[in-house]
Amino acid sequence: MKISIIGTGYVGLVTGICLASKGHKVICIDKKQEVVDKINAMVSPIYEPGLEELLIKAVSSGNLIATTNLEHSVLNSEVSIIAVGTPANNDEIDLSYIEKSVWEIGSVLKNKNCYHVVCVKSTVVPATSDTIVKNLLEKASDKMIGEIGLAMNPEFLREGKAVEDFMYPDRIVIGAHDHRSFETMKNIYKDFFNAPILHVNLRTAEMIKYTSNALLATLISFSNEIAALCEKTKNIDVKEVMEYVTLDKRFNPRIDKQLVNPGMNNYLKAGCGFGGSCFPKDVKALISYSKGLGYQPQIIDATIKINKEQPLRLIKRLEEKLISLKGKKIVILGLAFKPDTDDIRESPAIAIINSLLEKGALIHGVDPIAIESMKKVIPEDKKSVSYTPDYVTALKSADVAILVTSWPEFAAIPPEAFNKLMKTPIVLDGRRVLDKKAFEAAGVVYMGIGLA
Ligand SMILES: NC(=O)C1=CN([C@@H]2O[C@H](COP(=O)(O)OP(=O)(O)OC[C@H]3O[C@@H](n4cnc5c(N)ncnc54)[C@H](O)[C@@H]3O)[C@@H](O)[C@H]2O)C=CC1
Ligand SMILES: O=C(O)[C@H]1O[C@H](OP(=O)(O)OP(=O)(O)OC[C@H]2O[C@@H](n3ccc(=O)[nH]c3=O)[C@H](O)[C@@H]2O)[C@H](O)[C@@H](O)[C@@H]1O
Repeated sequence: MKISIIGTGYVGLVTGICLASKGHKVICIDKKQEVVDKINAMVSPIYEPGLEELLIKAVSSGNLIATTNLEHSVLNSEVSIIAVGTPANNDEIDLSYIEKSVWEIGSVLKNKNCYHVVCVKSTVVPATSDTIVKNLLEKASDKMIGEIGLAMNPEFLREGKAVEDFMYPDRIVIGAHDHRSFETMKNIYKDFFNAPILHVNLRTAEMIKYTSNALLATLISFSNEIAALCEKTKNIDVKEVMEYVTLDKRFNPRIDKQLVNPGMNNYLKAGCGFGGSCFPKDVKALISYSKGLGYQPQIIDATIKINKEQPLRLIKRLEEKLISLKGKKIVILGLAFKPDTDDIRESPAIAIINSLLEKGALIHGVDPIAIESMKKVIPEDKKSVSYTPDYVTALKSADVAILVTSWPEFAAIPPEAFNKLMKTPIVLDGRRVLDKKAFEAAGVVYMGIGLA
């Protein structure tokens, strides 16, 4: 099929490249010329494992091109998939990029006789597609929805695993205004074997996306609450508790098929809190949507509250140990909001660093790829903040090391290195990826989330 993708960020680019690799003819549209130029030069504008290899194949095979020219693309495709950003504006969803794209597509379709489906892939609050999007499209095109197709196809991929998640989805949700829109969208996914294609109405598709993110975020905050209890009770380890609780196949049906390492792939891992461009923004947007309907949410409100407090609880524990953090050299192992990405949006590292700086600590941040992103938010300054990709340099004569992101390279640092390099070898494991026994055997003071 011929497909236009409007907005070539994380979601749009991955969608475009993966659909091109399945044999579709894809045109990626972005308003940023530099993004378009990079794609056409076969250089991925974002870091995502496996993406650039697929991009090279897609562009060289002629299945993918990028452009800033929306009119030409829409006229040469059967479907337009909108994947522009839906950022938070005072915790409410900002739909201005969606509205602009819909208006532009609708205007191109005016006076044209071809059937074209407009599909929203961006995360939008329920009833956006069948009210705002529908009305704008009808007004701009001077046609009724039905003559033009309308669909909502939420995306569930994770950053750092985007290609794998897109290529092997658990389910494909297609909210459709009518049968013809659904059949057209279904055709796009005909070669995605094994994934059920679920046909729902437009607003149900939107609600499935928010519910999915809110539930996953709530699981994380729930685990962090249990972690807080474990820290206050000697000899209970949250990691053990969560792993063994989730052996129950009611939490993880795949255990039946032995597909995953039980307990390791769920969202019940306690840590420094969730970050990223989506969980915080989407849960807040759902809260705001809910309040707008006159319902005061309680569980998801608590999800955000716990998440805000979680990084600060780490600092409190350090203060209990060291009394004062003033002048202490503290190494932050991991700046990205999770491994395999250079994305630091809403990373717990930001809250941790800012709080430590307020208390007069000296920060040495370590990350394999996210340093440049972090410098834009918390710049280096000779006195109190510096960054390096090399943990050896950072750990030299440090007072404390806090593991914030579970990059595999940090888990691979030998415990002896902490003892040898640091002034006082105190390690706070914010992701529970280090081996407590091995650290203690090496003479390191080990502290872990969810462990007294
Ligand atoms: N990042 C993620 O892992 C996931 C994001 N989502 C949702 O997908 C949507 C997109 O998110 P990201 O890809 O992360 O955003 P992003 O910010 O990385 O990319 C958006 C792109 O759209 C472009 N754009 C904006 N307006 C445009 C217009 N009128 N014409 C052409 N291009 C335009 C921007 O230049 C930018 O490159 C959001 O609603 C997000 O919540 C959903 C699942 C996963
Ligand atoms: O809508 C979105 O944008 C996406 O949001 C999340 O994906 P993402 O933010 O890329 O990353 P996750 O792997 O889900 O991690 C989010 C945060 O939760 C934290 N986390 C995750 C899992 C866990 O058990 N514990 C935990 O603290 C991570 O460290 C990270 O900070 C969802 O997992 C995707 O399904 C969804 O499509």
